[in-house]
Amino acid sequence: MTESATKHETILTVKDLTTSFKINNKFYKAISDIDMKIKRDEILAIVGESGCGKSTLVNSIMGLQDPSETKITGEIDFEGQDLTKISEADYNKIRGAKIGMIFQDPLSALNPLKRIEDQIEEVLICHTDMSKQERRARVLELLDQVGIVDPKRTAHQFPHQLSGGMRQRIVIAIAIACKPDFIIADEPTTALDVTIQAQILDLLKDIQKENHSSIILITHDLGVVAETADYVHVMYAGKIVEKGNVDQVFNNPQHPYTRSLLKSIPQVDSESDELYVIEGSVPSLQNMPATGDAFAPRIPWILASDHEENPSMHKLGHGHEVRCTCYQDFYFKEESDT
Ligand SMILES: Nc1ncnc2c1ncn2[C@@H]1O[C@H](COP(=O)(O)OP(=O)(O)OP(=O)(O)O)[C@@H](O)[C@H]1O
Repeated sequence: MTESATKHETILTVKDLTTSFKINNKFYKAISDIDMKIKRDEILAIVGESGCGKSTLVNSIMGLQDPSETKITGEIDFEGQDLTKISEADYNKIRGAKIGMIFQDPLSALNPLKRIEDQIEEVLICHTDMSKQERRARVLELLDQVGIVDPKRTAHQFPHQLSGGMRQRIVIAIAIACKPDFIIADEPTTALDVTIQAQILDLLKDIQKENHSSIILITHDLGVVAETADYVHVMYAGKIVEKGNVDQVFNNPQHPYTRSLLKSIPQVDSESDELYVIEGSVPSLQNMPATGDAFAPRIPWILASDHEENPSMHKLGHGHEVRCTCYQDFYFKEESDT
């Protein structure tokens, strides 16, 4: 852990963040009103269905969007530095060194033409002053840390010679090579089969504990959240609609979207074979309502007057927050028939 991290209990603070994309010469908001904090030693999961803005949020934090096509307003304070104001050169010093990234598809994250050891060493060359010998030793240490059984052999191999699970372990080794305080994992297990998924999630949790780092974990899988995270932010149509710890969000969900998401998970002990389906879909950027609750069209049986015109976050105590007053009046449609 770096000295700056020990001084700042909070690693990252995002304030009133909005990211808009240029489509046909007009900017449309993909995410807005984003306020969040992540503290040292925490795993924060961001969850929501496809198109909710999860990747846009983390790509904005990492400065990965094309500035000519993207407009970002608000603050992203990382260890005392506002990332929305720094140059690309300064971002390059942070990415890989202080913030590690793990992407969904390990195959496209790795260079097919380079040996594993060279790919891991590259990040050490960029961000440390280690000697060649020290770097080679660190590569083997990292491969061992991420659970590669024969580090020496794997170090000399190319990505195509490895299984999907092993490739994701290599991507994780690259992300943690410089012991970053903060790791962003964007759907890290989506491309893997179920047993390997569990191993990779266990590995992430072990790394977080060992390195005392903070992790933002992006996923659409609530099972992954329950298994791995300490805190959860639920996103819908570019906004955080509910935040809290895992217990609050899973055992006392409030926002209609969170409740619908949880209801749509298959239950092993359920008597019914039918899965709950959230009718409708996330609005596209061009169809995002300027005011009102973006989830309202998907729960049309709830009165318009139960929604706020400009839905704001409501504090429910102990860090649990929910957007819009409609949570107070929400019920599932079939509950009205019983
Ligand atoms: N570069 C871009 N230009 C225009 N629209 C974009 C761009 N990137 C994302 N979007 C749009 O922004 C919205 C949010 O997309 P985003 O990829 O952040 O969602 P997501 O929740 O990460 O979805 P997924 O789980 O499918 O990755 C979507 O409507 C998407 O089409």
